[in-house]
Amino acid sequence: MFVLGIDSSTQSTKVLAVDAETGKVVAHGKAAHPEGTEVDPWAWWHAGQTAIADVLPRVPGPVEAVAVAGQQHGMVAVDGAGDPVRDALLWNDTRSAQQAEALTDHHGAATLAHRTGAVPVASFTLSKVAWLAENEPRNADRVDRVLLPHDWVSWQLAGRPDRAWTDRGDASGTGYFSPTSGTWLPELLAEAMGGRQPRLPDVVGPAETGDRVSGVDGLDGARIAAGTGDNMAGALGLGIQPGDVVVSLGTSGTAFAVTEDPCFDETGTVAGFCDATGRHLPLVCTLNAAQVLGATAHLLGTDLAGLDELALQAQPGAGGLTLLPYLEGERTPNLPDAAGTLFGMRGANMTPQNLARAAVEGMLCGLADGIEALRGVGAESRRVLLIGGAAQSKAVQAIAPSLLGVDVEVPDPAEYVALGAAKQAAWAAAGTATPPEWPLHCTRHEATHPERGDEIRHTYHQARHRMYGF
Ligand SMILES: Nc1ncnc2c1ncn2[C@@H]1O[C@H](COP(=O)(O)OP(=O)(O)O)[C@@H](O)[C@H]1O
Ligand SMILES: O=C(CO)[C@@H](O)[C@H](O)COP(=O)(O)O
Repeated sequence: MFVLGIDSSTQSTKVLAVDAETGKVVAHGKAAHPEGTEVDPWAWWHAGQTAIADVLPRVPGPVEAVAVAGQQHGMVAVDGAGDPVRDALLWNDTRSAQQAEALTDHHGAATLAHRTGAVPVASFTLSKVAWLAENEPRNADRVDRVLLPHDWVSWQLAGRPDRAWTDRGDASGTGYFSPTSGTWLPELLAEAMGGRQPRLPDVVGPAETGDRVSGVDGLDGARIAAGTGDNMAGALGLGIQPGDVVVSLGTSGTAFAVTEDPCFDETGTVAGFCDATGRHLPLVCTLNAAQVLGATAHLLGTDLAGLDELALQAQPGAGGLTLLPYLEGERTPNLPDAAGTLFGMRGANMTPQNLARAAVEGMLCGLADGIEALRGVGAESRRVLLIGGAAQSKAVQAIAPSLLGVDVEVPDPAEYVALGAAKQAAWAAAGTATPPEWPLHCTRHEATHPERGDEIRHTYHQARHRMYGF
């Protein structure tokens, strides 16, 4: 039996065709998304259609089921005819920072953390709908339903029936869902939207089928599973268990773990999301990960391999250069209007090698803080797994263990979010109590000098304190 896993992430759609018995990938395809933090949702559907059409002819048998994982939080507001009322605002669009702050002031951080699992920041759908109501009331009046990016793509696969659906993992990133009861909090959505009450998708269970594919050549009739957020799918693809922490370095940097019980962090550092198996997924997210490396390579007139080479020629600590890498503003710490800052420049240390290393170290410092915050809510890190595009960086693989202070496992290169979606599709088709178990092979990188990592993090914290006072 073959299944498709779709990852509709920030930069692209990736599609994997997988043998459901063995977990072996038999074909893969990819199509790019437009740049920017405001995107026409149709672009994701067109990228999905392109990647699916590319993959299907190479699948050696019929596809029984498909699932979509998507970038979390994005606001896809659609009208009664099923068309977006405006471009979607993505998770990394910071214009709704003021609305997030106002919602937190109004309800109280502790109340929201316990009610919704998280203290909202600009990324959350709740802040974005509040921005829409305040700034574009005519568009807000036209909203019939609010979907997330993965719900939107699943809904297109089904031919846009009256019923749309989502799962508790992605729903838990909206800011109007209770991770404890597993139900929507429509009153929070209505209040944020000035009394308007859009329809919400049904929340289907981890192994349930949302609908069947309709109107896609070669795929019609296949089951469409619940789908989920990309981080939840990454966790499922890797099959992580309590004690494992995943660090994902894509457009976002995330650190997350699975727990049996919900987590609440009144400081807002850790978001208490749900996972894709019926458990919970405390998560810390930064806005600045792989693209910090891309931007630094560009500045140095090299490519990503060249950046790796340079960074590995420098000593730990980058000769005293420290980068606060908040190039796109930042979410954790919550500094939506921040820019990047380079500290410690001296005539002697201003070398391409040190700058390259400072970029890698600065990016990883945010994730090291994330792992520590996860420990603070009870999610231990006995093993750290590194995934996402920038996990393939040789410099990241070499520097991460000591900087994070723990041995790091790098799974063999694969699209683990799309693989998690494929696993969810296989689970829905099999109807078993637990998801299928597929083999995972990792390479271990040891933390040889964790004390050097502590020093680098200390310098990073000092730089942040000088700049932002905390
Ligand atoms: N070897 C590498 N070193 C550093 N960055 C890389 C490498 N390979 C890919 N990337 C970066 O990874 C990012 C894509 O990662 P991905 O996890 O697919 O992102 P997303 O899921 O956010 O779309 C791109 O910014 C790309 O430049
Ligand atoms: O907002 C979050 C997590 O809360 C991000 O992790 C998005 O889910 C986007 O992920 P990538 O496209 O970077 O994988």
